[in-house]
Amino acid sequence: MSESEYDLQQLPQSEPVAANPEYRERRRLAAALRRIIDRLVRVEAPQQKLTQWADQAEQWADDVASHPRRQQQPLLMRLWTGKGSQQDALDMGDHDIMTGLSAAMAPPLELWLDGDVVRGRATLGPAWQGPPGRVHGGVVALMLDILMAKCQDLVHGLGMTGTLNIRYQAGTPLRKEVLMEARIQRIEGRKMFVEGRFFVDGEQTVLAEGIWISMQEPYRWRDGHGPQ
Ligand SMILES: CCCCCCCC/C=C\CCCCCCCC(=O)SCCNC(=O)CCNC(=O)[C@H](O)C(C)(C)COP(=O)(O)OP(=O)(O)OC[C@H]1O[C@@H](n2cnc3c(N)ncnc32)[C@H](O)[C@@H]1OP(=O)(O)O
Repeated sequence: MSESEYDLQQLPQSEPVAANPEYRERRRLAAALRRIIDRLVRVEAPQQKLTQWADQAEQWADDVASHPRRQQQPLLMRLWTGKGSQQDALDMGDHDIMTGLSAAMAPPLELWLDGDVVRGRATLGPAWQGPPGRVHGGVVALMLDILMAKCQDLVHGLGMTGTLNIRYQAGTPLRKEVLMEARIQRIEGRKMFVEGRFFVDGEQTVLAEGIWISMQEPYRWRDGHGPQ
């Protein structure tokens, strides 16, 4: 892929694009905010300190809000037609809710391809809590959705989640590394059937099955992937 032409359908899903100088600063900013979000949960600090932080945060929020937001539609069109720039790819991918390095609320979740398997890892802090000490079930669903959608890197065709069934087999603990994997079970026309699993300390905590529906073309394995 050339420096100036990024194509949404060729870009690895939910994997960071090399940062330009602007995005190096955005990532630094997001990393600092991530620490704040994590540490604020039940932080023990004098009320005076909380007042000071709140005043600073309000001022800062007003300052940020005084700047316009880049429009998404034009950059999405450029990426969709294979004419995106590195800046476009960063503007789109770096704010992903779970994997975006410039998204302050992203854990971040790290995803990569290993042959025909999508693998992932993440460690979540107390801001993501559901049952005490455990990751919220809705957050587990969100992580699964992004993990399993990445199976689309193995095929031609791109679409949205149609169905996601989850069996929560054990609590997924906070502050521990969660390892994830997803595989394509089969393809039927515009439907891709995917399985996803989470593991913590070698124990499986989650089993999921989902169906993705391609927007246009039927799904088909890319060269070098799938049953040979
Ligand atoms: C200006 C241009 C810019 C373009 C930019 C493109 C951007 C990139 C796009 C994409 C990338 C990924 C984006 C990230 C997303 C992140 C993850 C999410 O949060 S996804 C959000 C949650 N999911 C939804 O909101 C889906 C809501 N549902 C729908 O929109 C429709 O129901 C849809 C598209 C899923 C299917 O509608 P139909 O009209 O296209 O398909 P029909 O003809 O009804 O069905 C086709 C086959 O699929 C089955 N099917 C349909 N819906 C199903 C479902 N929900 N579950 C299982 N199977 C389903 C049917 O039974 C049929 O199967 P048979 O051919 O008969 O065997």
